[in-house]
Amino acid sequence: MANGAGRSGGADLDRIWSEASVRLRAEIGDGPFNSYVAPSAVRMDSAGQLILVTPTAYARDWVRKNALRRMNELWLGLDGQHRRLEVRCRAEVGSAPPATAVAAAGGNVVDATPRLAALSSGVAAPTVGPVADGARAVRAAGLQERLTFDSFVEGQGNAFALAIAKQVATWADGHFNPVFFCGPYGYGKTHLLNAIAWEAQRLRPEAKVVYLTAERFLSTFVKAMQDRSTAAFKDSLRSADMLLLDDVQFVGGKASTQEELLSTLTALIEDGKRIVFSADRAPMALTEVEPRLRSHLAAGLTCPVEAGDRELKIAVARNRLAALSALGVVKGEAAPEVLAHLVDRTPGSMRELEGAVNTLAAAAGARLSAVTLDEASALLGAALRGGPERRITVDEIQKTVAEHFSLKQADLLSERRTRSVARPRQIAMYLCKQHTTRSYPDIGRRFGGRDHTTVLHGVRKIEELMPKDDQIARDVEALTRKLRG
Ligand SMILES: Nc1ncnc2c1ncn2[C@@H]1O[C@H](COP(=O)(O)OP(=O)(O)OP(=O)(O)O)[C@@H](O)[C@H]1O
Repeated sequence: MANGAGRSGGADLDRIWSEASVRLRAEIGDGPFNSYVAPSAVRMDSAGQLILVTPTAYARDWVRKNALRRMNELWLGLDGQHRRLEVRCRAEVGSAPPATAVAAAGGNVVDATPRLAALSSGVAAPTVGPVADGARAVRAAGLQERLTFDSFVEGQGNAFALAIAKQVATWADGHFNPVFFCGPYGYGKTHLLNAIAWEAQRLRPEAKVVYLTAERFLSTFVKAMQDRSTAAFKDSLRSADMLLLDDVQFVGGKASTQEELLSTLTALIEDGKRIVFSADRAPMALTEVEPRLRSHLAAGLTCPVEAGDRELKIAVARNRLAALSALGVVKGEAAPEVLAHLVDRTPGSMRELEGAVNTLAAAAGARLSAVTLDEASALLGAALRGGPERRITVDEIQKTVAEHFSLKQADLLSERRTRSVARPRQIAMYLCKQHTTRSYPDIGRRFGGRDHTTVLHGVRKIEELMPKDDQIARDVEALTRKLRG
């Protein structure tokens, strides 16, 4: 199967390697062979030296320690020229894919054609079909086709993250590895990771781009341990040219998985491979994650994806409706006041906003441009609450907010001005404005007889802080969910 990079004697090398491989496989077993030897290739360098090129440094070390001596014995027995094999990893011999031939025993050729890989349930999928079957490969990867740079709307809070994501996707030589995107849930981290994977694969079709969620990483690793196939699992990750791991906070607390992730991370970094993470917090705030792993996660560039402001949300809603229009779900555009209302009635993340947009689209269909504000209001009021609009009271909001912040309802009505009380009070005022029809003076009266300007200030403060402060955005989202039941 192997040749000497097109030099004379290639057929001979093929024969020798083929025979040596069959024997080696029988001696070391299918698991280690498939993980470390099969994805490697034999090359001859310009000085005539034979080199076994492994995909990763980890595989190189494994081969050196466990198989090289035996490989050389087998090789010497088959090769009349008394040549010896050396082992190197791909990064050491240049970034080009190892020679034209890939080693495999028993005619089981490992495909070196372009692929977008992912871990399927059970054992990792080291290869997923040839180029012609790209669509299948893409689906197998768990990436969503619509999550690309084209469909990502740039705005305040995500411009930096978007610029970095685009840079990562070009495989540009940068100094930051890993790149870590963090921010509140539902504001585009998964979207950016998907977009990077698509673009990186488009630009380097021969590269192995692996995208998976931390949950998938965890479940696949656990299953691999049960099936005693951890070597294949490790190798399929360590042979990645780019690894994108989404929602890494989910590895928190699971010691063996964290250990595995740490060694994967260090092996890939050592090999100069690209790594991209996302999580709902910055690496150093992932307190459930083991400190050593945490500091590795933080070692590259941490890039916030902040909660979107109103303008960005309106642009995302408009964009989504345009996409639905292109699919024939709706006709025309929504009136600006309808879009603004949609956004104002959906204080959660972009995910909730997309739900509201879908509701509007499904109800309006071909009449989208004709939908009035009143109509949209009635429609969304019922849909967002799953039936006739449920009335949320000021009292209910105060109780829910107080409980969320471990305060007493009376604290919110009191004169206390310390931040730990004043901020929850402002959040409660903001929620009253969002979920009730009460006026500013009315809300003020219900908060211990405060002036309407105090309420106005409080509401504005929260509106201003939400896009900047992850914690506040999360609190408001959690409270909104609780209030809606
Ligand atoms: N700037 C944006 N432009 C277009 N769509 C966006 C943008 N931000 C978020 N979205 C959309 O909002 C939805 C939620 O975003 P996404 O799943 O990427 O959030 P997330 O930050 O990864 O959340 P989680 O932490 O829960 O995984 C997706 O459908 C995504 O396409």
